[in-house]
Amino acid sequence: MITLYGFPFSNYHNMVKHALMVKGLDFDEQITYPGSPELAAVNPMGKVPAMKTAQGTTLSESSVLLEYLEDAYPQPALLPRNAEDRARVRRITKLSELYLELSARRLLPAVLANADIPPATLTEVRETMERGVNGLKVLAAFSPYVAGPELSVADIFLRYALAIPKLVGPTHLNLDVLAAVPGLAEWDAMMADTDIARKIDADQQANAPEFMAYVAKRLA
Ligand SMILES: N[C@@H](CCC(=O)N[C@@H](CS)C(=O)NCC(=O)O)C(=O)O
Repeated sequence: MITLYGFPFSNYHNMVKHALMVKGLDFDEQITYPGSPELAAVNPMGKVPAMKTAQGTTLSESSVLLEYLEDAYPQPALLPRNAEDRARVRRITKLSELYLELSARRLLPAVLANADIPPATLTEVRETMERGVNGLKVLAAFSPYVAGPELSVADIFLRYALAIPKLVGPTHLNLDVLAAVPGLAEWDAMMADTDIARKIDADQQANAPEFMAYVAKRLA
């Protein structure tokens, strides 16, 4: 059986968990936090998520895990069949990670610690996120899914990539990503309205106290 290592408050963990659930795969969710020996044993980078495949291979990096799941368990498909459409999906996935998730994430340590953020950092992060917003405005189809009529890995990735932009955008950057991209808020509500998303969101809420205690310990 596949083992997924991570914790349900993590947006990256949840991307992979969501794909596992869409594909109907049995998996063992091992709750592990960065800094633990259990995680270090399966991911030398010490980040979540990590995975041990049913064959015993250990893997890390969410995008790698998502690609692995598609390769190993192609049905139900989360990538289209032809190369052009697959590349369009991957382009939106990459945009979501580089311009929205990773840029907003730069603010997270200061936001969690309630610390001041240098104005130059805020400007840099906002400018990068604006590129992502502009990219989504052009590339997202929302018909009804982000890359077209079928649910794809781009939908799953974007749903969880938006977590930190939603958190820090309005409060620190005067940037409401959901409002800035026509159709994004409706797509986001549609994505939340599935049994899988509800289960993942419920697990995330249930994990919040333990995650906050972990953060408090790390900051102490
Ligand atoms: N590039 C990694 C990012 C994963 C990531 O940032 N995970 C966070 C939790 S959401 C983490 O483990 N942070 C701990 C750390 O940076 O030490 C991936 O795609 O899996």
